Amino acid sequence: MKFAVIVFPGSNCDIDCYKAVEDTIGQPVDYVWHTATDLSEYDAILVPGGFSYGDYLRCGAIARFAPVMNEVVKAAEQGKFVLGICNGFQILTEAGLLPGALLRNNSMKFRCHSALLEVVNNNTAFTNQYSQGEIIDIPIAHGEGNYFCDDATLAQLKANNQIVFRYKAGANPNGSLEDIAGICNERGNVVGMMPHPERAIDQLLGSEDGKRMFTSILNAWREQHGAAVNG
Ligand SMILES: NC(=O)CC[C@H](N)C(=O)O
Repeated sequence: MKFAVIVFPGSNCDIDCYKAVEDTIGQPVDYVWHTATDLSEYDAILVPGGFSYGDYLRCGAIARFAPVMNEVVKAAEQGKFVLGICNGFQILTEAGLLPGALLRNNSMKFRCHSALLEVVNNNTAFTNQYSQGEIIDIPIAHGEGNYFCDDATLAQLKANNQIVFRYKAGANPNGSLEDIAGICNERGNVVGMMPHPERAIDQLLGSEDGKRMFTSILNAWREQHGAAVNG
């Protein structure tokens, strides 16, 4: 299974994503520059965190127009796995691959600390190695993580089981609607989340709860391709 880590000017979690793929599942992975126009060789696309284009205008608002984003949209349409983390989540909402928007944190401050999340939907390609309702420890680091959508969109998210992660009740760090920390598209092959699983793959980092996101992706891909599942 082959992974692409997209790199924009200002990305700063690309190396962590690359290393996370190498260290957790040992699959081939490439950095792919934002000007790329062909992602056909990749099975999964990681859109990493950072400050693409300096967060000018609005986080993700400029990156969304990078040439590679046409290919990311194409990959999503083909059913490939697309994971946007933090700035990556913001870019995927700006690109229309995920509904809603990420507003400034209600504190108006950049928040950088560990966060407890509830796995709301473990029936996705990204979360199949977690238990439903499991509480996991994954760090956050953002200034615009306050998820918002209108009532009709929220009703749709709930009806289709598209809320993947919530901040643990009482521990919402940014004011996001209904404690939403991560969502998926209707088809379930695109996930966006503000917390950083790639920063939680070893106890040395404070938590290894992020590791199972990567093993989940490989597991889902192997199931799709009929190969033996051995993590
Ligand atoms: N770590 C990140 O990806 C940060 C995303 C974005 N720059 C923000 O502050 O919200």
